[in-house]
Amino acid sequence: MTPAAIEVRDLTKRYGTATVLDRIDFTVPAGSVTALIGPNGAGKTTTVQILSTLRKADAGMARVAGCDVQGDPDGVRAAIGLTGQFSAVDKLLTGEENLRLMARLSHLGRRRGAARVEELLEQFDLVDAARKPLSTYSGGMQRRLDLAMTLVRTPEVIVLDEPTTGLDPSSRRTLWNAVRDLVDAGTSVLLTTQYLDEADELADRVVVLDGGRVVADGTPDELKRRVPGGHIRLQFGDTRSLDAAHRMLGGASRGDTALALDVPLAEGDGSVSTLRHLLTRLDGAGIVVDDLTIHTPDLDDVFFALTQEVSS
Ligand SMILES: Nc1ncnc2c1ncn2[C@@H]1O[C@H](COP(=O)(O)OP(=O)(O)OP(=O)(O)O)[C@@H](O)[C@H]1O
Repeated sequence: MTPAAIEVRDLTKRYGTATVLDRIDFTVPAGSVTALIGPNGAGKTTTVQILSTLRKADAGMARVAGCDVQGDPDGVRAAIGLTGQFSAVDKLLTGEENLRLMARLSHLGRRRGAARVEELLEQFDLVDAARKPLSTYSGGMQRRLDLAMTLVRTPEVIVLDEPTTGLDPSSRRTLWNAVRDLVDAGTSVLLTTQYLDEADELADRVVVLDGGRVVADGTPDELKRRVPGGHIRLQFGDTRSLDAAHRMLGGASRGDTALALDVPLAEGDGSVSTLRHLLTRLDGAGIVVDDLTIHTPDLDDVFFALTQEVSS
């Protein structure tokens, strides 16, 4: 078995009397992307700070690339790439100069360094801006450069703390592709995000934190199967049809303005036979359905179900 990229066991952090991480456990398998999601104040940033040796835990254990964060912080720092830590890049230098500086600091050697800088400028869509000073970069360009700086030397494990917050859709895609390329090249990724579609898009595993506890951990599909929320939406042309269908299908919720009826699906049920049965019944009663869509639970449903369940 390949050793885990990140291993967290019983990790606990207190600020005064407040326990902000309460014996959390999770693993980032090598060569995979794990997303850490959770509402504001759940403890995501604290976890990332402990893993990157910027803060100390009060109890428990965390290992990054096999190195203990407490016992071997230098080993952790050598193995990890952390975005955000280069936000203090030199604003007077150009993007290219910043990258070259980083290549020199990483002892890449002149030729390899120059080639890597070219590659990164290309990959992060910064070729046109390469020779302009950073002070002229937009927020999205700075964030792309920030990630590029982290990748000058390919780290074994990379931790991305909300990498796409505030980015436009095209910059988000650029970053997502860069993350996929990284994983293909063998890097393991821990990603915190407030965008559930991002977790769904990128992550092999999702860990849901709430109030300092891990409330769920699994593949996106496993988590989606755990929550109700699937339904068939039937759309009607007039109120009469809507009324008739509503009478017939007890338990469905109606939207009068949208002339729509949501028929809940039993867990895991979105099968063709269920649909056929439903349409046959409506047809038999002479009720015309204008449109039909199937809604399967997404990570939003998971997030709300799990985090509200626990806090209520
Ligand atoms: N230095 C500190 N001193 C006291 N409390 C802190 C400190 N840093 C964080 N906290 C508290 O710890 C809890 C977890 O915060 P953390 O920033 O880790 O959450 P988060 O999940 O990253 O939230 P967000 O999505 O808002 O960034 C919060 O209740 C926060 O107020």
